[in-house]
Amino acid sequence: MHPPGADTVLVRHGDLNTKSDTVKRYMVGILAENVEALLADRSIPGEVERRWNRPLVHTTEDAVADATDAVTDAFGVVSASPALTVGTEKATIVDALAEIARERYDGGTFAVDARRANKQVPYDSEELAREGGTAIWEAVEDEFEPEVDLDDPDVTFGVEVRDESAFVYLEKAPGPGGLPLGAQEPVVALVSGGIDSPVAAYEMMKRGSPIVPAYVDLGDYGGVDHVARAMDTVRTLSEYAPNFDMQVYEIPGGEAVDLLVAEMEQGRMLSLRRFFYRAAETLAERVDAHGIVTGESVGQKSSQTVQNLGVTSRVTDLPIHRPLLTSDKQDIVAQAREIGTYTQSTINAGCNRVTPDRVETNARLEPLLEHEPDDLLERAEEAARNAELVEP
Ligand SMILES: Nc1ncnc2c1ncn2[C@@H]1O[C@H](COP(=O)(O)OP(=O)(O)OP(=O)(O)O)[C@@H](O)[C@H]1O
Repeated sequence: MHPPGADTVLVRHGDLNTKSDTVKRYMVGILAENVEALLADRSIPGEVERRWNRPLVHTTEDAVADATDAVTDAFGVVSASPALTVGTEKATIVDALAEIARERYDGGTFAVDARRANKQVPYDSEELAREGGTAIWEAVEDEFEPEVDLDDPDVTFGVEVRDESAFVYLEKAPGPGGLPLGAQEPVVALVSGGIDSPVAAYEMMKRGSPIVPAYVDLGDYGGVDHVARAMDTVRTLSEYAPNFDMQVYEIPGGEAVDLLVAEMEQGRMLSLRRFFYRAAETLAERVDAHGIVTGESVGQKSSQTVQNLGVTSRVTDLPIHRPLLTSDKQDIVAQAREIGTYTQSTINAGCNRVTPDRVETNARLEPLLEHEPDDLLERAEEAARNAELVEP
């Protein structure tokens, strides 16, 4: 809900406040660019003003709700508020609060949350909140009995007084938090057609790392549905990052999978993971990325026991980031739904079909290497060199 006449979006960031002024200015610049790109991609009118340490979006009242949604999709944003802009005089702000109350407050409890970024004004936050609260009360008391609740109000009237203007708002829409995308170097994201890997990729994006998506084509064991699901999820992720290239590297892995199925029983799934990681490392060198991200989580599958993760991870020198390492499946599913990458489909494709009858849960490296095809890793490197870019 926004105040009548609201044509500005306040953008709040969190982790940037822990940075030095120089780093903060740089990162706020990236944040502003990303917000501009999100607005443009969704054809929402809006200009980003970077003058303050926290950016503002100037838009129209008709577009202010969509602009707020776009802002809260930007990584690094903690919350955003569609706000009415008024002068910084106390009487002006108090009048605005009364007017907004008449239009938007129709029952329940309320509170005023007033803050001053500009300490030069001749009143303090408490005084403003108190006088604003009285004005709100008087504005509605003929209609219903208002009630103040400072701890858990139904309606919060927010006021932020800055240098030249004050902003009045009724809503703090939550954003993802984290850091602006591009504040970190890129990583290769291994995305399968599953639920977990897109969520893991999103988590890295949330900490500022652009992703280079990579999908390993499993040949007959993958199938069109599997590829389509992976591409769909990358397309969804790219909507959070319209100013970043999110084409997918499709790594040909069909022959390697056939070989593993023909030659290996015990440890087959682990060697397949080693193939993935080595291919991802080679691709990372090719595209100048600095890590690998996967959707693995401890104990979720037999290949994801701590022993097996320990053994398979040793195939690369690059770090393998696993943001979901300690997450429960139901939380991952909930997050996938929230970010829009959840897929209802439970088709039996991909790694599930490569799984042998007896799975290894307690692997050791030496016996695994004895059984693994000698040229598996060379095949992985070659496959990554031959990977082609496809539009998701
Ligand atoms: N075909 C593939 N292409 C690229 N990466 C893959 C592929 N299959 C699996 N991965 C990567 O390896 C990780 C572990 O794979 P695993 O088979 O255990 O998971 P999954 O159920 O297929 O997929 P997800 O983890 O996304 O639900 C995945 O999280 C993903 O990062």
